[in-house]
Amino acid sequence: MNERRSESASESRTDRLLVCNPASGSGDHAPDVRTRGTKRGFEVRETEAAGDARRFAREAADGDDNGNGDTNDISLIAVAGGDGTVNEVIHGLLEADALDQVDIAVLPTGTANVFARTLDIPDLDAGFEAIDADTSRRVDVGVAGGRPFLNTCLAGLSAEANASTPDEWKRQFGPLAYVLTTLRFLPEYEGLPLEIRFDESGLDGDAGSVVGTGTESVVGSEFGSSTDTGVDGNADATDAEDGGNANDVDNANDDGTPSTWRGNALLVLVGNAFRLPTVRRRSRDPIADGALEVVVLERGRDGESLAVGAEDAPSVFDVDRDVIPGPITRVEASSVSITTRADDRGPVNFSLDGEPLSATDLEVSIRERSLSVLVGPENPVRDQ
Ligand SMILES: Nc1ncnc2c1ncn2[C@@H]1O[C@H](COP(=O)(O)OP(=O)(O)OP(=O)(O)O)[C@@H](O)[C@H]1O
Repeated sequence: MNERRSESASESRTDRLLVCNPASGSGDHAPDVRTRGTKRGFEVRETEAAGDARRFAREAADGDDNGNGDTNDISLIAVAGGDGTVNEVIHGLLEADALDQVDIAVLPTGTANVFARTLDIPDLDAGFEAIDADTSRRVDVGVAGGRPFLNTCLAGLSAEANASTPDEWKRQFGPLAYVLTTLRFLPEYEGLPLEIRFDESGLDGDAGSVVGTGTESVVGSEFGSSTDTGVDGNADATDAEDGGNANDVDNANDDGTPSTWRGNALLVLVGNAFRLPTVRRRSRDPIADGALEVVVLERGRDGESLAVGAEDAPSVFDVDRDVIPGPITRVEASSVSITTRADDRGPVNFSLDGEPLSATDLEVSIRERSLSVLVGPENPVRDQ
């Protein structure tokens, strides 16, 4: 155990801050978090509204009590909250240009707690155990429009659903609340006319492979064919001008991977630490591989284009044909540009780890292994 971090509670500590969102998750954790945090020498600050966690982290990282901008005052920030609160804290650190100067500990008291699970920290006890064990590792930070994300940058159905999931539902149903909202939105969701450009440079050899186009299609095989995805290396942008009911993927790279996708997206998921499971390939270490995984789920097409290969397909989603998700495009990239193709150029709603962001053009990149986080022990107590 790190001696510096096992000092007694009675000692005054200025290098440990615990940011607690008392409203996250079930909303009943704050007293317990405060007691256990104080015992470990943390200064505990509770948020009162959105934006507070970001400000607390920025102020702590600025550490400017002595007026010289020195960021060494704080060495550890623990975050008691869900993915949104963790995101805010990272945002504050990014603003203070102190991403690589502070360790982050996650105390999962939110609803989904996706990032905590990725770190093998399933609950509050495990979070405090990780603090006591003091084992850290470096992870990638995604940056979208100058803002950070650890799990995902989403656009489309899930972004809309995330923003609209009532707190009451989160308290009542937990992570299922997001699924319920998504299902509620699905029937009337019309999709987003987008152009998405991928840059695969800088990735190692087996990255950048594509699933969901041509013969490699996952969903296409379920639907019998994916030959209508427009992947022919000569894709014509005008195909997608018909109301967004067709997509194109331009093959611009030597290895045949697309550099541009155009179409009407049901969902765009840019995954950093979070990756969809795959049967073909598993990322080396998604949390620190310097890569983003982009998954584009095309909105089901109506009329003749959906009919291609779909007639005999099993009804896996058991919903109206008009909203059956179409083919999936799946690419690993080092950076991504997402641009609206809507006539009015109105901004697109994105969701960064559940936090909303509106943008017409969004540049997404990754800062490899730029953040140090405390991780769960190899043999968590909960398993014994
Ligand atoms: N005191 C507060 N009262 C109400 N809302 C708050 C408060 N402090 C922070 N918030 C906001 O609460 C929102 C939700 O927080 P958070 O994402 O951490 O929890 P969650 O939604 O329950 O969990 P998850 O994102 O893991 O599903 C954030 O957008 C945050 O800005």
